[in-house]
Amino acid sequence: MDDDGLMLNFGGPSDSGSVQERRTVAKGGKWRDRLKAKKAANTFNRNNNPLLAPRIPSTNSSAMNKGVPKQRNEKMIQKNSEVVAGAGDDASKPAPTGPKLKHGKAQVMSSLFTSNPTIERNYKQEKTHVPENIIPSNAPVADTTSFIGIGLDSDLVDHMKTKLSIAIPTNIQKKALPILLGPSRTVLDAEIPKKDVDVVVQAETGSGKTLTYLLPVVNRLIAASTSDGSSKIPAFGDRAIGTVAIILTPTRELAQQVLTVLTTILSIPPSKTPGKKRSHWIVPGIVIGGDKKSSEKARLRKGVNILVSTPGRLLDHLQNTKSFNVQNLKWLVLDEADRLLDLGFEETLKSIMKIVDERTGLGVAEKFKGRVSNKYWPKRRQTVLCSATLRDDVQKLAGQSLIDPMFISGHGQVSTMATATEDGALAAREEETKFSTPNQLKQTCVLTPAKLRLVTLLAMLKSCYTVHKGSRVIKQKNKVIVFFSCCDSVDFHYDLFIHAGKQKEQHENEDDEDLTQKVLRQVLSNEQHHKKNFKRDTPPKPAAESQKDETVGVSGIGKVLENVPIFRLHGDLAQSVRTQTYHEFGQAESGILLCTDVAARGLDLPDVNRIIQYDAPSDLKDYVHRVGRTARLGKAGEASLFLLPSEMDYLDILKAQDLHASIIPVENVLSNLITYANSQDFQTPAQELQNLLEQCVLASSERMNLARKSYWSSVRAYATHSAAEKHIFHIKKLHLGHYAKSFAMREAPSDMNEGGSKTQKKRKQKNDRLPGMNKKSNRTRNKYDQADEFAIASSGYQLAGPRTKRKKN
Ligand SMILES: Nc1ncnc2c1ncn2[C@@H]1O[C@H](COP(=O)(O)OP(=O)(O)OP(=O)(O)O)[C@@H](O)[C@H]1O
Repeated sequence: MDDDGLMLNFGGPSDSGSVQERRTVAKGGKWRDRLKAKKAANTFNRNNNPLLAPRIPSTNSSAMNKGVPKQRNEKMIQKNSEVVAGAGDDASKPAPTGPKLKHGKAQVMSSLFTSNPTIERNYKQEKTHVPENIIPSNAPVADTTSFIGIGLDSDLVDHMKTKLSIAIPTNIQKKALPILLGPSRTVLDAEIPKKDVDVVVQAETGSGKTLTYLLPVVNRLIAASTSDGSSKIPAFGDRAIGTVAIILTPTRELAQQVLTVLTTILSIPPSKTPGKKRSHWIVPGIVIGGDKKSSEKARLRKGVNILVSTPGRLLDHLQNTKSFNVQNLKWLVLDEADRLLDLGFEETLKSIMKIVDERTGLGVAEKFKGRVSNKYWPKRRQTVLCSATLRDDVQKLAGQSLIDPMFISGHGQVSTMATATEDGALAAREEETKFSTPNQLKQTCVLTPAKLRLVTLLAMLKSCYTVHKGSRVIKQKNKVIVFFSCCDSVDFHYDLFIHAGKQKEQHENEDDEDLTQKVLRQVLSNEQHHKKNFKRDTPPKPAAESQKDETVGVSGIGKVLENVPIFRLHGDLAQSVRTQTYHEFGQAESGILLCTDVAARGLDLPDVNRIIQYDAPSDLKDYVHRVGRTARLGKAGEASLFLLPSEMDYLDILKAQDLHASIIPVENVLSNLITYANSQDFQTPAQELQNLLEQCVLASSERMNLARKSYWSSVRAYATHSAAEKHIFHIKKLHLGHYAKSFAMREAPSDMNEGGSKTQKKRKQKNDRLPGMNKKSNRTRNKYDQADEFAIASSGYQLAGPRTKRKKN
C-alpha cells in the first residue's frame, strides 16, 4: 500500500456526521519524522472518527480478553499500520532490510481503517423504502382456482399433488395455462381465445414459470395418448414421431433442472379411472455442452420427444446429426428468453430458428398425417418466451419469429404485443415491464470502502451462521449464495476461505519468531519449489499448509467461516464438478455457494435465505435474477449488495426500476466480528482477520498468483459495465491499492505476464494499459465489451496495472 504510508489524515467527522478527512502528503525530511507526523495524525483521527483508525483495545476488547497484555497489543496494532519489513518496533534503529517480493518492494501492512474515502451523500437522511404490501407476490394464489378448474387432466393433477406437493396454481399459472392449453381446453371461457397463439410470459422469479410452460405441453400430449372409449379421436403413442417440443435454456444447470421437473411430471402412473387407457410413449431427453456427443446422437436417433437443450449443442445436432428429427416440432420454448437473445447467443439462436423453420415447413411427415391434426396438437409451431426480465429486446424477436403473440405478465393484464406498441398503451407497458422482485424480498446495500470489503464479506457471512446472545454463541443453519464478477475471483475466495486460519494454528506453538517474517521467508522458498500451474478443477493445495486438505468432493470447510461447507460454481469448471455442486448445494441443509452469474438465472436451489452480491452485476437484469435465488414461491429472503462509496449512485438506477435497497452502515456489519460481550471494538478483530487472510496469501506463491489473477480478472470485469453505468463503475475511480487489499494483498500486484526484454515489457505495458488510461484503450475496451460471464472466466488475458503511485496518478 504505497500511499498509506505517506498520506496523512487531518480532521474529524464533518458536521453532517459523515466521515471526512483532509489529506496532506508528508514529503521530505527523515523517515522517522514522517512516521512521527503520521502517528500524530492517526491519533487525532482515531479520536475523532470510528472508521479512520484502529482504536487501542479497551480492557474488555477481544485481544485483552484473550489475555494479550495491553502493551503488546498496542505494538501489534502499531506494527500493522507501519512498514513491517522496513521498520521494527524500535524507531531509533535503522530499518532492517526485510524479505522482498519479486518486484523488489518491501511488504507494507497498512491499517484497514485509515485513508478510506468519504461517503459524500448523507444517506441517513434519505428515506428508507418500506414496502407497502408484504403479501408474498409469487406464492400460490389463495382463491378458488384449481388446476382442475383450469382444465388440466385429473390424473396429472393428482400426480403433481403426490409427487411435488403442488395443488394450487400461482398467479402466472392461473393466467397463462388456459391460453397455452388452447383448443384442447376442456373448461370454456369466452374471454380466452380458443386458438393456438405464440406467448410471451413475464413473471417474477420463483413464481413457477417452469411448470407454466411444461404443463400445457405434457397435458396435451397425455390427452393425445389417452382413450376413454367414448372419444372418436384415436389415442396416439409413437415415439418415432421425433422431437415435438424443444425447451432452450442459457445454462446447463438450468437445462438439467428443467429435465428433472419434466421427468417427474411425466412419471404419471396408469389411470385409476375405469376405461381410461394411456400409451406411455413420451420420452424426455437432454443435450447440453460438456456431455458426450456420441451418446446424445444415439438417443436422438431412437427418438427424444421433449428435448431440453442449451443453444450451442442444439445447433450442433441440428447441423450434424442426420437422425435428429424436428419435422413434427410443435412447441419451441425459450426459457430466460432475454438472456438467449443477448450477445453471444443471438447468432446461434437465429441459425436454430432458420433450420427449424425450414424443416417444419416441410409439413407433417406422411406417416403421421391425420394422426396429429386434432385439437391436442397445435396446427403450427407454437413459440413461448419466458423470463422475469423481458423487455424491448424481446419485441425485436417478436417481430421476426412470433406471430401475433400474447403478452402475459404476472402483475399486469393479458394483452397482445400489437396492443402494447399502440399509442398510449406503450407507457402502460413500460410501467408493466419494470423489473419487479418478490414483495417479501428484503433488499439491503452495504457501502464498503474497498479496503474493508473482504472483512465485511466475512463478517456478513459469519452473521448468517452464528448469533451472539450475551456470552452465548448460537449456531444456526443457513444457505447463502455469494455472487462474484469472474471465475478467478470465485476460485480465489473459495481457496482462501477454506485455508485461512490454518497457518495461524501451525505457528502458534512455535518460538517467538515474528510470524510475518517466517511467512515471507516461506514465500521465497515456495516460489522456488512451486512452478506448476494452478489447476482449476482441483482446489489448490499450497505446500505451506501442513494440515490435511479439508476439501471433500466439491465442497470444503474453513475455520474463518465457522466450518460451514463452502461450494463454488462457475463456467470454467468441469461439467461433472458443476453438476455435482449443483446437486450437493441444493440438497445441503447449510452452506455457502460462491459463484458467477452462471448461477443467477433460473436455478431453483431450495431454502436459500440470503444472497450477497459482492461484485455489483454488470447488467440490471442480472440484479433481478441474482436476488431471485431467494424469496421464492412466497418464502422470505434477504439480498445484500456491496457497493463502494463511489458507487452509491447505483442505488438511484435501482430506484428508477422500483428496486429499493436500504443502506446498512458498514460498522453494523463489522460489529458481527466482535466475539466478546459488551465490547464495542470491531476494528481490532477486523484488522486481525485481515492480517490472517494476508498471511494466508503470503504463505503460498500459488495462492499469491491466484490472488493476482483474481484481482486482474475482477478489474477487467469491472470494465465491462455498460456505458449507462460507466459514470458510476469507472476503472479510474477504483483505488487499485485499496482494491488489492480486498484480495488479501498488501499492494496492487504488477502484471502477471512479466518477462521478455525491457523494450518488450514497456511496449506491452503501453498496449495493455487499463481502459480510459490512454488513447490505445479503445482497442482494449472492445475486448472487454465482448466479454460475457464465460469470457471473463479466465485470466489468460491479463492487464498491466500501474505499479507505483506516480504511475497511478
Ligand atoms: N403452483 C405451485 N405450488 C407450489 N409450488 C410450485 C408451484 N409452481 C411451481 N412451484 C415450485 O416453485 C419453485 C419455483 O418455480 P420455478 O423454478 O419454475 O420458478 P421461475 O418462475 O421459473 O423462477 P426463475 O425466474 O428464477 O426461473 C419450484 O420449486 C417449483 O416446483
